[in-house]
Amino acid sequence: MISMDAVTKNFGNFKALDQVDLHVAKGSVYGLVGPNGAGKTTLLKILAGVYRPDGGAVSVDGVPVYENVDVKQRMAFIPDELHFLPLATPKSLAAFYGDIYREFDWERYRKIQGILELDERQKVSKMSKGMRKQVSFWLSMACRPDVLVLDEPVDGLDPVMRRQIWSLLLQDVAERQMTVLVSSHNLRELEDVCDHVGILNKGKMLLERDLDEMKSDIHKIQVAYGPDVAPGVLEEREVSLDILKKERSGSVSTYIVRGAKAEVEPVVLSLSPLLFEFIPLTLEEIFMYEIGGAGYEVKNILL
Ligand SMILES: Nc1ncnc2c1ncn2[C@@H]1O[C@H](COP(=O)(O)OP(=O)(O)OP(=O)(O)O)[C@@H](O)[C@H]1O
Repeated sequence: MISMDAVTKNFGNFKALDQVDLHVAKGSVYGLVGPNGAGKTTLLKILAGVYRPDGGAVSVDGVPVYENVDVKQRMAFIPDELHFLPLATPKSLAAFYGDIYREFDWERYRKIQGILELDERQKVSKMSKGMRKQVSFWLSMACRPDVLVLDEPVDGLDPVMRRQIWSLLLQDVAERQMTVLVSSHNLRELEDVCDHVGILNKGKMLLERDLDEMKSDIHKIQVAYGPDVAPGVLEEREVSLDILKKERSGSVSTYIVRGAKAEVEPVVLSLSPLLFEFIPLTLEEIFMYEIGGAGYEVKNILL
């Protein structure tokens, strides 16, 4: 559905994006994560057609995005920083979008109004940050886009509203296969809603994976061996494991290991541990490790 191939973007001599590939399947919720300055906003702005890439190809359903009105009819973009004209109200904006977007749905506009409880005649410039964010979701969802691009979407929303908004979005994903590309630092939240994740670091895509697959490839394990296991033997066996981090507290060792569960388990079990437990890793922990491996300074945050 969304395809970015070898996309490059320079700001003067600075390469903000360097040969980035990104692929999002129809009906998928794809989380784009990465440290500050990684290039996430730049990438989303290129997809939304705000920036023109210096190299590479960006398409939706095989059709190039840049300055293509037909493709943009099917897309909505909620940027990190929102800008509204001083006199704009939700109602005047809805009339504006209703003229531009062929699929604008007034019934949905009314329905979402009932959920958000905002006054459609109030000037958006006089609303709070969170209320302005709500307005942008309200209007975007009423446009019934096939592709929704979100940059830090729930920043400024209270916890109840976050749930409400995500539930509205996921309803559209389930019912009409809307595709969502979302950039966020809130990995806890992304973990609940995304099926795919891309990690961007210093303008390069570090990895793009199915979230479940990603989780099945890296594990945290806790192990304690009996006194009859000679330390030398243990070290020998550990060589066959791809251990990313090791920490010991008393007789219990905690390891972060890369590899499938079926590969890790027999190695550890062969030493008849007294304690052996797989502990699920969160997306946040995986992010720390993948980024850590790429040279980002992360010190002992994990264990
Ligand atoms: N208009 C611009 N002119 C010059 N440099 C820019 C411009 N926009 C972004 N950059 C630079 O490109 C890099 C990537 O910025 P970008 O905003 O895409 O990062 P980001 O991943 O969204 O970061 P954050 O998580 O902090 O929002 C940064 O080094 C930034 O300074």
